[in-house]
Amino acid sequence: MARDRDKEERNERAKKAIGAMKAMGIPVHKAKPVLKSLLKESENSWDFIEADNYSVLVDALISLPESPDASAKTRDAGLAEQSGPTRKKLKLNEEDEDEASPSGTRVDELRGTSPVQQAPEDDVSPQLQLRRRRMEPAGESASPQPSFGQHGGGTAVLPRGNGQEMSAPSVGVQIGHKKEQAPTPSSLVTYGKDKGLMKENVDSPVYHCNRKGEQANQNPVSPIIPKDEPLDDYEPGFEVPIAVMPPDEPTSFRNKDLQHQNVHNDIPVGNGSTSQINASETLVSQHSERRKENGVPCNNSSCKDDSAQELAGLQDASVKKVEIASSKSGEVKVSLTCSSDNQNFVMPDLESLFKMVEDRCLKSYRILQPDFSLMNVMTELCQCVVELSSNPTGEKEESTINVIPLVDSLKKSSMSSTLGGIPSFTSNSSPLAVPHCIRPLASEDLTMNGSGKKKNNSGNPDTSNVSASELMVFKQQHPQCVNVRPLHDANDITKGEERVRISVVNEVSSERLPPSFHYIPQNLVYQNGYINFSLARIGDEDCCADCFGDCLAAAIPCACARETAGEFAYTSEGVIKKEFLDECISMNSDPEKHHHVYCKDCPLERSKNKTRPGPCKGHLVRKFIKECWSKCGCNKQCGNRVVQRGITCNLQVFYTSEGKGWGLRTLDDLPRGAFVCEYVGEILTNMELYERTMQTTGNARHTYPVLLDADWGSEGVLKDEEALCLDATFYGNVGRFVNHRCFDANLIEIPVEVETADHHYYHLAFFTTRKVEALEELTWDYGIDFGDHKHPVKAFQCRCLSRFCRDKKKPRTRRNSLVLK
Ligand SMILES: C[S@@+](CC[C@H](N)C(=O)[O-])C[C@H]1O[C@@H](n2cnc3c(N)ncnc32)[C@H](O)[C@@H]1O
Repeated sequence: MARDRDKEERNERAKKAIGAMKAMGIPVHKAKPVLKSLLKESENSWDFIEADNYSVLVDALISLPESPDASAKTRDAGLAEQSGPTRKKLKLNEEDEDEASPSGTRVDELRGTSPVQQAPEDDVSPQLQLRRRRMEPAGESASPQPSFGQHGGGTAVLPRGNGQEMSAPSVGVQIGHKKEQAPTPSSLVTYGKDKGLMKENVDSPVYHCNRKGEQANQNPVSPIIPKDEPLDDYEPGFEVPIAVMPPDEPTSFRNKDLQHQNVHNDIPVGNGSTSQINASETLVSQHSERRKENGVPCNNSSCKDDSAQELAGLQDASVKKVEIASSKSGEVKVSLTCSSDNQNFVMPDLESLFKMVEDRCLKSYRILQPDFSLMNVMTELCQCVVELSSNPTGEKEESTINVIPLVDSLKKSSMSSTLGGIPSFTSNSSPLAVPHCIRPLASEDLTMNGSGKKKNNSGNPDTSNVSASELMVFKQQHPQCVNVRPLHDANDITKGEERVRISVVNEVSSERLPPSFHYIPQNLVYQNGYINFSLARIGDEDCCADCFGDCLAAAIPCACARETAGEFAYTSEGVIKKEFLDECISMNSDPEKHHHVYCKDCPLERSKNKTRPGPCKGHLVRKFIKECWSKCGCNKQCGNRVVQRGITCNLQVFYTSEGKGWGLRTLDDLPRGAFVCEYVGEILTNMELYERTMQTTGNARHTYPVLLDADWGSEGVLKDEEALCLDATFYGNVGRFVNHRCFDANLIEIPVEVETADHHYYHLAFFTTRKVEALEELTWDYGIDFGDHKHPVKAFQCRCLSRFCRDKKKPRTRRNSLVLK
């Protein structure tokens, strides 16, 4: 009897376990053998298997090798036809497409051939997804560009209607593309996630540990960020699969509202195509998850307390529907329907909206593309739509894509002439090569073409007529800024990253803020640069473990003064000693008189010509300052720790009146030898710099990469990953605003060793060469030889106004420490 009861209980538990797996989309035939073997291994420990919602079983299942027939099924579902990154994502859900899915409808839903099904409340798919992603090797899903294609795809396939009524208007973004294309029939794709479950998963130790572990591996001072590291697969904000429309999709699934819109939009029902995504995922869950990612503890109450402003918008808002509709002529309309409980809903202006979304994305997701913007995401979306819809076989075709903000009301308003930026690129071009500057479209840019349709100056049809939709479009407060990406805070361009605020002013022109870049207070490795800050590499000779307090006050200089010939470079007043500074200045103004080294195999020449590198032109042997650091016994206020304490003087970014663009000035009087700021940027290998430069077109770049070549000659052959430089174009600090002045610049750059004695990497710190008065512009001699007309990169026309300006006279010097674009 007892044995029968045991058996019954075992069967019951097995049924439950298999049922739970089924609910996650794992078929019985897969779950059963794994469960069996787990039972065997655990000696029938059901508690072990059932713990944490069958986490052991789930883990065992997801680590199973992928079966070939699963991919065949995916292909059947038409998913394999998608391009690379999207396809990779969809791979995550191959098992979900199995016939044993509880509803048996997931594949159908992706195909758009099945009506939406209500998934069981205890569905654990998000957890499964997180676990799967956790198992995915970093490189596998990697793609350098953040994109809908990349983030979208198959991460969310469980249908869930939330039954919420839409109470807020929609935001429309209209997309047009040049190429006339055959209409694809409409389809309906629905996805959703259980918000409760998302929260649960967010708080799950598995997820949290993973994030922590990742962070622990990164260097706290200068995290190494590979460019093609996957952009956090589990970021819910981007888990919006692009609609995949099989050609035989009947129009009956099209959303009723949209049909209505289509009629009004001249997008014919039946000829155009529509894709729709319903999402019941709440942003509260996403918010919690993002905060977790940022290392901010986020239990519900702390999240609530945190930013009332942020949460006010988040608590009730959810994405109700995403629709992509196309007309016969190929215009594509994307519409996002938000639902909110807020009765007093007022449509925000697009500028603020885009900024807020971008800020959140940048804060919360590990977006590495420096030029990330919502507009670029939209462009990416257009590109995918065009690629998928016009060419389902995946073959790339030339087609021009425009992203035009939908602000119909402006057509009627006097403000229309300033609206509408049109970044234009072909679907074959890499998003990296997309010109990111989106200029306002002036009224004179619009001309009538033969058909009476307005065309913009790039020859693309003006699709604004098509967009005159039922979607409520609200008058924008700052239409001219719709496409501008105002990343900067004029009150503090550092966004709190420095100890001092650094304001931005322009008393000269109407340009309110400098072009966008990410403010970073410390250098960051872009991708391949090799930097090793390990404590193990700091030998006794490179630190002063026995010191205490202020090393400068000690009777005998400690080991950290070794680099500067046994004498500290700093005075007790915190400025550079006269002799040391004089020598550094002399090196810059008269480099010929100073020692140069010549590499056997110069990385600079190697990057220019790999097979037949030219001879090394020589590198100046620079004087280094070495600061005390973490292995030292002294305190943070030690006089031999100046640069590492960061900016302390009051600075301001201002618009210069001499035509040099933005510049940096001091608001304080500064003594000679005072530390001002570092030149901070991305750490690139010389090869990466070269590749970047090759990709660069037009005026996209506005800062100078600076070689860290102070010690290049000390070794016979420097490896590519050790030949480093700094590029502050996309990531940088205020140092990127320091303009050039020939010879008598008031700043000088000095190499400073802080975390590592390895001179391949060091900090480049600016010190004053003389007393500088408040409001004086801070300048630096870039070392440009303006007379070198053979240089591959044309130098700017110098407006330094120095009486020693080399741009007017014969060049006296040439320094190699700078690479011109
Ligand atoms: C490192 S950035 C300095 C900040 C820059 N002015 C800006 O607006 O972002 C270097 C660029 O500034 C401009 N610049 C710097 N010094 C200059 C000078 N003496 N004369 C003319 N342009 C200068 C050049 O366009 C140069 O490419």
